[in-house]
Amino acid sequence: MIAFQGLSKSYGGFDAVKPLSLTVPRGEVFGFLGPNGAGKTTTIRMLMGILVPSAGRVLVNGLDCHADAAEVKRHVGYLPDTPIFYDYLRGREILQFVAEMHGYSRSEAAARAHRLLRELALEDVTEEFAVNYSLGMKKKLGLACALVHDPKVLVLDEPINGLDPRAARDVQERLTAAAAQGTTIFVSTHLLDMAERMCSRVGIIHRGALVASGTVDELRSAACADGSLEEVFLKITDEAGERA
Ligand SMILES: Nc1ncnc2c1ncn2[C@@H]1O[C@H](COP(=O)(O)OP(=O)(O)OP(=O)(O)O)[C@@H](O)[C@H]1O
Repeated sequence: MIAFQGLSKSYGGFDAVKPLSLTVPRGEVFGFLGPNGAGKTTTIRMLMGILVPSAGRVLVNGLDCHADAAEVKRHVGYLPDTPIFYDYLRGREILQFVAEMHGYSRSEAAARAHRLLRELALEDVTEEFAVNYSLGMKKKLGLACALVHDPKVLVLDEPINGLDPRAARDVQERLTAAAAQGTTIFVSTHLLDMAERMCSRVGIIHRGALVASGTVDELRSAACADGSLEEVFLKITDEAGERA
């Protein structure tokens, strides 16, 4: 479970994330949507213990993401927007290294790496250096790194950006299967059709403030919009912009 409790971040006088309170229960896929610069990555970085909150806190399974950052990493798999790897390691070596860092024996780490590389259709490039990977391959390798320790919580920043349609579908199916087994998923995305397909609930952040949250149907009714999540999103963010 993820619990945001009045979490905020300011830079000087600028509120990048205004006090955010939100609970994402176990097994839920929560879509975090918002225009460019809305505060999604800042929120995720606080969730991952990379940024220190200005106020409030965020808990993962009861652990404080800032105070207990190391322990939180045992529970969480994180895919950054732009995954960065040791370029001169091969895909297989990177994944194996991450698995060993999580405490698995060399043989167990190798088995996990092998299984995930196959599942994510990277088996043909396991022995290539990550520096030569395409953006989509890097994203999939990053996702494999996030999944390698079977985390109870996944935090994903734009997981299918840069993936071709087949890869995007494979990744969505992999994530839906993880959620069905009880994994909690917090996913930031611009891809509203993906959010509509995958997420049990979504939240819309605009200029640092959570301006709406609920199921897509609930947001549709609240926004008095009949159409797609895209229309709901545009209506809610337009209205929030007019109020600001
Ligand atoms: N270190 C910083 N100092 C000052 N302002 C910052 C800093 N980091 C982020 N911001 C500002 O905070 C706001 C939120 O940025 P953030 O990267 O969280 O947005 P985002 O929703 O992830 O956007 P995008 O969808 O474009 O990636 C932006 O206005 C950004 O310019």
